[in-house]
Amino acid sequence: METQDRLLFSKLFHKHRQVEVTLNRSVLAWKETEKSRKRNRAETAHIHALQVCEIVAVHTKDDDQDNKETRRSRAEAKQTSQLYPHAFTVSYVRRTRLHQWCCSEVMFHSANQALSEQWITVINEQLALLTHRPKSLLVYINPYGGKRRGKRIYEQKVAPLFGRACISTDVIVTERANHARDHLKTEANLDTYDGVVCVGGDGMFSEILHGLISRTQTDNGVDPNQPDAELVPCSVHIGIIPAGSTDCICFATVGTNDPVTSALHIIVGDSQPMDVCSVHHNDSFLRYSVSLLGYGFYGDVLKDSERKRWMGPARYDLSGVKTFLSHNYYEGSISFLPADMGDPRDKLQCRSGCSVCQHKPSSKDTQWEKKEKSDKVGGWRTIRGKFIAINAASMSCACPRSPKGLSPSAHLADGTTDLILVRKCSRLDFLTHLLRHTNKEDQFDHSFVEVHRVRRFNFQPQQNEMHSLEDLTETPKKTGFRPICSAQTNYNSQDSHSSWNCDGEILPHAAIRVSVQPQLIRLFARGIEEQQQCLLEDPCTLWALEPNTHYSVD
Ligand SMILES: CCCCCCCCCCCCC/C=C/[C@@H](O)[C@H](COP(=O)(O)O)NC(=O)CCCCCCCCCCCCCCC
Ligand SMILES: Nc1ncnc2c1ncn2[C@@H]1O[C@H](COP(=O)(O)OP(=O)(O)O)[C@@H](O)[C@H]1O
Ligand SMILES: [Ca+2]
Repeated sequence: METQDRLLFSKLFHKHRQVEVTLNRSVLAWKETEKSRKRNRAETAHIHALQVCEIVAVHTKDDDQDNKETRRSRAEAKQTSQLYPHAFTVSYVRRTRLHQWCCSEVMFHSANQALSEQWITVINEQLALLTHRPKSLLVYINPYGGKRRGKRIYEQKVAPLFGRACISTDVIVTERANHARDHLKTEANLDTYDGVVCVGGDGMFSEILHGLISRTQTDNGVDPNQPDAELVPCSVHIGIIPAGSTDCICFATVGTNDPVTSALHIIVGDSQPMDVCSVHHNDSFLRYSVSLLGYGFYGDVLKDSERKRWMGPARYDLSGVKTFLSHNYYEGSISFLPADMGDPRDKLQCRSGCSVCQHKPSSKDTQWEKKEKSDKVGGWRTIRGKFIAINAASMSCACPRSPKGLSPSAHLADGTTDLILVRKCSRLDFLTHLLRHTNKEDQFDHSFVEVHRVRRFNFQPQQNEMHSLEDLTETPKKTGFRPICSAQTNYNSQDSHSSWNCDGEILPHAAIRVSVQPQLIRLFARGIEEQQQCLLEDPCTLWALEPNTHYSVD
């Protein structure tokens, strides 16, 4: 980048020091002037730079900012304000902890009002070129999700940021379950919004997902009951402000579950395509899933936890321990169509700009579809057995409980889901497997676990079977756990199967057909960033740097 690409270059004041400030189409940068450096006896000029695409807004001076400073610098601030009374503030994204963003501000002073206004105008012109940024959002808040803090989180942490970024919002605080889904399905005027924001957990996200997908299919005349129907992708982006119990969809697409970080990803208009599984029972549509479809262990945990909703997020730990102690397994048959690419154990994690997810397979041109047509059964495999858990992870399912997730190498938008089969094994073996979700060891490296990357699968439960593992051992062991769980393990005939946990909702049928719909939705997210993102260009090139001068860059 040559200096002639500059849009603006001025000497302004920042923190009572004279700085050279420069702006081109992608970077805003500033450094102390020679004069100011000599006065401060600074050896090295430090260049600060931020990307234009990560500027939240620019405003005329924010008076509050001066008040935060110390007494000594308050005097200096007063002097600067008097000498250089015209100021503007740039709010921008700053990376704090790993994957966590905050909104920072930098203020520049000038003696010249026209110059200060010119800076505001030119920065605003550059921001207006970022047309993918949302201007209008429809926000749904679940006031009862997680620790019931959704409303407060939105009002205190998110709304002020949307306000600063001049995003207009219509906010609906839900009054009942499925309020948001039904509103999206039939009432919402989606043409007036650039995105829908969900304040809540994975269950609330699921409502938004169902509302948007079914609205899109209705508008395009697609019948979602046809298991082979090619669904039409949703044009409206979804933003997630985490305020739930697991927040796995937010965590796995952003890298953290922090409301401010998510609000900033919405403001800068990030876009992350995502696969959606459609789930059918025979020829009737049941639900969509983007994270976990879990039968056996995670289905039982969820079913038990629903009765403990009053406990908040801790319900999953209690139900998790209880389900673990029950140690049930389920018999069934699972058939699946393996994907022709990637492997759940290849350790290639899906990260921001993931090359695996770049290519969107369409049902017309994919190898697997051709293969399936030329050889009807060719690609399909069937496995029968006794399973403690059958999990389909369409994304890593990373969450605070398991920061690497159920399938650490699953991809967000590759058109596949990772099918994890945990066969009947001892309690100790299963505990070791579970524990490996929380440490660096490979949770698939067990003889009783197998994992396949698939595009479709069907599950058929064995009729009448549900056992506690001890029931079938040759010499039944009495463990201290049995009495604790006996009340809950006394299943009636209806409970001889487990249930499917579909993104935190219980499915009404155990026999299901699942098909991955590639990149059906888009989130305001960018995937997990590999490391502190570097500037696209070296800000030193913004100045014609003199020889024998030392510079350091942010
Ligand atoms: C021994 C410690 C083992 C920790 C293993 C943790 C694995 C966690 C993987 C979680 C995957 C989550 C996938 C997402 C599911 C959500 O869609 C869904 C809905 O979320 P929402 O309430 O926010 O709407 N959430 C869930 O279904 C919750 C699943 C949580 C499972 C927690 C399981 C804890 C197991 C503890 C076993 C302890 C054994 C101790 C023996 C002494
Ligand atoms: N106003 C409401 N009253 C009761 N339930 C609601 C309301 N709004 C949404 N829900 C439902 O609450 C459930 C849990 O929501 P969620 O935000 O995912 O919280 P959590 O992560 O704690 O489960 C979802 O199934 C959703 O449909
Ligand atoms: Ca996937």
